[in-house]
Amino acid sequence: MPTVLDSRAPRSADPVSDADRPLRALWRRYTVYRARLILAFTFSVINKVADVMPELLIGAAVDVVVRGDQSFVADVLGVESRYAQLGWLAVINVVVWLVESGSEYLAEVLWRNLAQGIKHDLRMEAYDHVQHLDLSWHESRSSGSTLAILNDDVNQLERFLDVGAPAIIQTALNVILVGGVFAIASTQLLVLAFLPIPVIIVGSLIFQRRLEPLYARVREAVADLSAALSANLAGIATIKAFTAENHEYARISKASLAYRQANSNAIRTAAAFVPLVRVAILTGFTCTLLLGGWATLNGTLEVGMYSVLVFMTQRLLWPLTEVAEVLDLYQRGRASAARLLRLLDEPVIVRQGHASLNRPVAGGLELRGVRAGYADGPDVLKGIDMVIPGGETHAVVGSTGAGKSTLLRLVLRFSDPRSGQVLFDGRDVRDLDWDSLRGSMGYVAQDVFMFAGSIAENIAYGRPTATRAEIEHAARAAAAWEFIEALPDGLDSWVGERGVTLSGGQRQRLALARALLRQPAILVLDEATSAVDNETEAAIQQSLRVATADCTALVVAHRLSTVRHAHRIWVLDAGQIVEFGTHDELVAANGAYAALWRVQTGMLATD
Ligand SMILES: Nc1ncnc2c1ncn2[C@@H]1O[C@H](COP(=O)(O)OP(=O)(O)OP(=O)(O)O)[C@@H](O)[C@H]1O
Repeated sequence: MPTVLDSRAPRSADPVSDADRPLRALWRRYTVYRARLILAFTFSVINKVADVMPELLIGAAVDVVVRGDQSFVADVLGVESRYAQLGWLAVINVVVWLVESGSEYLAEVLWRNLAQGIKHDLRMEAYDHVQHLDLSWHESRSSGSTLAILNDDVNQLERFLDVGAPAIIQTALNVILVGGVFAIASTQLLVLAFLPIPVIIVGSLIFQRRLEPLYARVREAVADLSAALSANLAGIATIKAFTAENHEYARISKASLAYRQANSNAIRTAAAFVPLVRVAILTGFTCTLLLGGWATLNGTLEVGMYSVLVFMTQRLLWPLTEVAEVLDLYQRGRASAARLLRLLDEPVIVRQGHASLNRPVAGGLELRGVRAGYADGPDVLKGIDMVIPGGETHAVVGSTGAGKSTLLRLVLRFSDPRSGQVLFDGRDVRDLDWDSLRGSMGYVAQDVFMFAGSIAENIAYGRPTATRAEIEHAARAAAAWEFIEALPDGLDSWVGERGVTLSGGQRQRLALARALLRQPAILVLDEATSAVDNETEAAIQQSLRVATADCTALVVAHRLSTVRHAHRIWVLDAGQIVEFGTHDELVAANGAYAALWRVQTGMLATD
């Protein structure tokens, strides 16, 4: 169930520090996973302890063979026979093996499920937030860059949790456990074997600092590439029509090369780390081999312990070669988490109110002194006053760019006015909850969008519980039934991606049916019939008059014949109402509308 984010308090009191310490912020955010995280950590610890045991057992076995009844095993178990001691070691070995295998399995399952769980939750939380963000937010950025966060960044974070986090824990435990064994054996060897570690850690920190901006650049580059790709796929028809394939190929190639370059910069730095670690390991291993050997020959170190230490140095230092890879994952995971958190911290500006409308909704609309615009731009609407009584059909006409769609956006509350008020049944729309406001409206946008699904599902999108009869009724009212019936699968024909191809006019009629099926109190039509022919338009008008008999309709149309029968027509020019009245009144007034009407009827006459 999606959460109603827009009724929540802002998500982060301190977004900057969240993005600065993204992994810590995730720990604070996902408290439900803490217990599982601790459990996974515990099994990783058990696994690591069991993992270093074989080296100790080898040492103990060598000790048994060399020292017989004086061995460490004889001391602890009180068994004198070498055969019996080795037998005990074999039993312990099997138990250790079982513990190691079991804990490895459990740790792996827990870490992986944790990664999958957090990935799912984070993606859904981010998606839920994105779909509540204002329309203007969506319009101001490419869908490709948002997609890159919802897909790539979430996957990157999963990889870090899946592989990186357990590896960090294992490496840290290695150092602690092996350090413990060395500390018991010989302080001198402990110092020598651990000498390379500070070098490796300091080196890692330097590399980390260098890698951070490089990975940030990689993320930016992949977002740019993804944005360019999705924009091009959406605009493929235009690319073809303008034979811009080569130009676009070059553009995508440039973005792809920038991504490749950013990656190879990061790889070059990350790869230089391993040779550095190797030199450090060589030093530590050589010291233990040589000095430990001399100590054994001098009799200050037992043979068994010597063999333990030689194996242990390997175990201690070699996994550190993976530090670079783990850091790599850590850096990428961190950059991704920061981007996700930044997205989650994007504020929802247009939040729903808390008031509900009294039912039945009368459908009255009023705009009082409304000024509105986009971002920092000038006012697009410059003081609009309109009254639309419930049940009436009103039209807004005017030249292109006059502000008609902007006015509809305010009614649907896709954005809020800079000043003035939009009232719905006497209530400021800012006070109403979405259910009262948008739930009472049926909207057909200029660009009709069809979801992948059947025609029936698309019509019933706003009322999924509608019966087939109701869907058919709405389709008839939108003059869509005839073409639906002619399709091989009728209402069950598939539309959207890889579905039947519908003409612009057919899509508009389906969108109209979708809006009518909601039985809205207010029907908002933005050029809803611009793509149909005159005959279909007339049929739609006929049906609409019946369908909207009980509801308010607010219609934007360029073709004036569409709105001829409206109770009132508002003429908008450069963001201001310059005339209003019925069709006949406006024609008689011989103003802007009459001029427009003459042009259009003249054009029609010459058709
Ligand atoms: N998302 C947006 N961001 C910034 N400016 C916008 C945005 N949408 C519209 N505008 C600007 O607002 C003005 C009014 O646009 P609007 O779409 O409301 O006009 P319209 O009357 O509906 O035009 P048309 O008849 O062509 O659909 C135009 O100058 C347009 O450039």
